[in-house]
Amino acid sequence: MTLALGCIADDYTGASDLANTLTRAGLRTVQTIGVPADDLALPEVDAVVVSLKSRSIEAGLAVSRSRAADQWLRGRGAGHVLFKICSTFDSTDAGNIGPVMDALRADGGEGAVLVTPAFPETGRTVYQGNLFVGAVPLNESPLKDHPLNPMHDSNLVRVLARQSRTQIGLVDLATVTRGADAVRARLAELAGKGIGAAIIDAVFDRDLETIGLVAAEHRLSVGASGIGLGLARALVSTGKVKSAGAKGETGTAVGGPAACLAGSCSQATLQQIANAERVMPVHHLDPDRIITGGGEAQRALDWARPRLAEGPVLIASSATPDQVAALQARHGRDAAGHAIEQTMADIAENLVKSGVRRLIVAGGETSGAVVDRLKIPGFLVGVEIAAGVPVLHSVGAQENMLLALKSGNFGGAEFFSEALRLMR
Ligand SMILES: Nc1ncnc2c1ncn2[C@@H]1O[C@H](COP(=O)(O)OP(=O)(O)OP(=O)(O)O)[C@@H](O)[C@H]1O
Ligand SMILES: O=C(O)[C@@H](O)C(=O)CO
Repeated sequence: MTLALGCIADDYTGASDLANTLTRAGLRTVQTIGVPADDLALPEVDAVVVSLKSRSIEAGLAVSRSRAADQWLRGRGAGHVLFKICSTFDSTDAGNIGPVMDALRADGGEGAVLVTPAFPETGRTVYQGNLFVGAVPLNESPLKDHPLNPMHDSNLVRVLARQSRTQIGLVDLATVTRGADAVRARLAELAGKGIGAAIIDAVFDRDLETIGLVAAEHRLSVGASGIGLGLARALVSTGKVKSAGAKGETGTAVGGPAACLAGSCSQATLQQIANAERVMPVHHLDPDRIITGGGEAQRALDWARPRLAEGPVLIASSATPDQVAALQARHGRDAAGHAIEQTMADIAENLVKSGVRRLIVAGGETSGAVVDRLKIPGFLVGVEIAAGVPVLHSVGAQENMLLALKSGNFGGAEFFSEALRLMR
């Protein structure tokens, strides 16, 4: 297998978002959980998305895991590697976007790296280096209240400069609009000045197509699904990949009980849970009892098991920004996040033991904890539930399962019902 494109994603929902985009753009794609073991039988594909859980861990660890993934991908022929980050640039001044980018850039001998989290289909656009989430700048969006990495600055040139050892430049929209040659010239100018990375503006998919053409000539890029779209279209339009059509995996029906787990506290997920209450039983975990060891997983399982035969259930830890802040003040941010993630993983593991084969998880960190616990080595992309959220078919796992890993902010108000309708 010689890969046309290698990808390293810093969380599992982001990886499935990217795998979905690449599949829809005609690339045969597999999502792996971590660097695949040598004995994992992978289908013949154009792109591999290696999913890491490296967004919110210590920067040194994120760097070493990303380098190992990069080496594996390059060893399978990937001339270009995309480091997939969140479309809302989730990170802190300690990292991990800057440190990982610096390390991969040094390993690959790249001049200036193109960086953009733009993903217009989901309302993420970048103008003059400022990230907009829908109609508002990042620092006015709900991301200002994110439980792990509140985003208080929408100027990504500044944000990335605080995390990176290199200087950060800007390729503005006027340049992108002039086309690929103008972008090439600007990038060469920045590299000539010793600037190692540039935020590049993008508002429409056509901007990402221009960016993809230039990025594909380099060894490394950094961004969200939008630049993935640009790269995939460039690989197809330049004949490097023969389009497989936009077909995903269809697979056979899995059936059996279904469950939803929500650990995301995003505004979108809170609304989706509120709407789900009208159509399925919902159990709200008590986060304080989780952290103080009050048997919350067992209580949730006792609640869920008798209901599973009648239809899907939803179990949520999600809370409003005020409640999250109060809990973190009592127990510490990392301790609270970790304890809740592990409780979600305990619940998922036991639900699967009780026969659940269709599982929807909301939240990137939450999905990481759940998928790790279930020891699923990889996924093929099925139908699209919402922008950035596909149905995933497990590969190489003991049990044939369908999952949907929903990024916190993605999906419409009826997301859980829509996902269940498509996961047969
Ligand atoms: N009630 C709560 N109070 C505090 N923290 C919580 C609560 N419920 C969940 N959490 C933690 O908040 C974090 C949510 O992160 P997660 O990545 O799962 O969701 P997200 O950030 O909305 O999704 P994404 O990364 O896909 O955008 C997790 O660490 C989770 O354990
Ligand atoms: O890019 C996004 O917004 C998502 O794929 C994601 O990474 C959220 O965790």
